[in-house]
Amino acid sequence: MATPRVLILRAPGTNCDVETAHAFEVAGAKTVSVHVNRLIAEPSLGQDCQILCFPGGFSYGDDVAAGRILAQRLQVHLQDLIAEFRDQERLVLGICNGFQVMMRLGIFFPGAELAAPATLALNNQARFEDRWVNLKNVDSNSVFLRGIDTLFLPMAHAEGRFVLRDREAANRLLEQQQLGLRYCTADGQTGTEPLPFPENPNGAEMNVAGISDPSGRIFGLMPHPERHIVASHHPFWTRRKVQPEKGEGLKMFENAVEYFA
Ligand SMILES: NC(=O)CC[C@H](N)C(=O)O
Repeated sequence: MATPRVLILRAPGTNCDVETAHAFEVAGAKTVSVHVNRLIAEPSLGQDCQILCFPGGFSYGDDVAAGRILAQRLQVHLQDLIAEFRDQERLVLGICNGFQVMMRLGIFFPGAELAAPATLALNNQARFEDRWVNLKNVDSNSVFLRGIDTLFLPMAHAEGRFVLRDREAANRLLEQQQLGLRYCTADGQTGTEPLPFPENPNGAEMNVAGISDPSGRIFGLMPHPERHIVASHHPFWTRRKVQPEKGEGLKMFENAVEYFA
């Protein structure tokens, strides 16, 4: 099996890069963690990587809007490298702040950069929310969600409310299976109407927690799969009679590695 190399892109304020690299390594990938300034000076550092990952955190202090400044820097200085990952058979993953960066980049909606069909806004309750959530795969085209039905992961963000431009945008994204990861109840129920808090922790439209591009190779989500890699990451692990072999988030990273098998 070919071992993929993952480029973990750091910026000032990133704080989930080490855990995310660890998750990829446990799944069998090789990782290289690079600061955005270094990548701008030497874009070729990304060329022998098959996976690009934007980890979570508070890049540039969430100034202007979460993810905005890093996305702007990437747009100005690293457009060609991003396009290589987007257009070739490579994978891109964004977690939380990384998802926000990708959303600002417009990478999920090719051809619609000037009128994005969706965005991420301030949580309904207008504050940072930190809790475990249930998630359901609803017809997703995402490579990262292959074989996954439900997930139990922590979320921790202030700007994660998924908002759609209009009904037409929603229909198009649904048709292309781009709105695949949804907040759900503990027994796996979800739907198009937002679930009440705390099942839907931020008021996201259609309960959307993660989306992909039309190809399914590019995926971003607000919850943190890298924080549930081993069974003892589960908040109730001491009370469970049988310990599962792995944490629920690991499968997403394993899927990425298997894609290159
Ligand atoms: N955990 C994170 O990546 C946080 C994302 C971002 N800083 C927010 O609060 O919305």
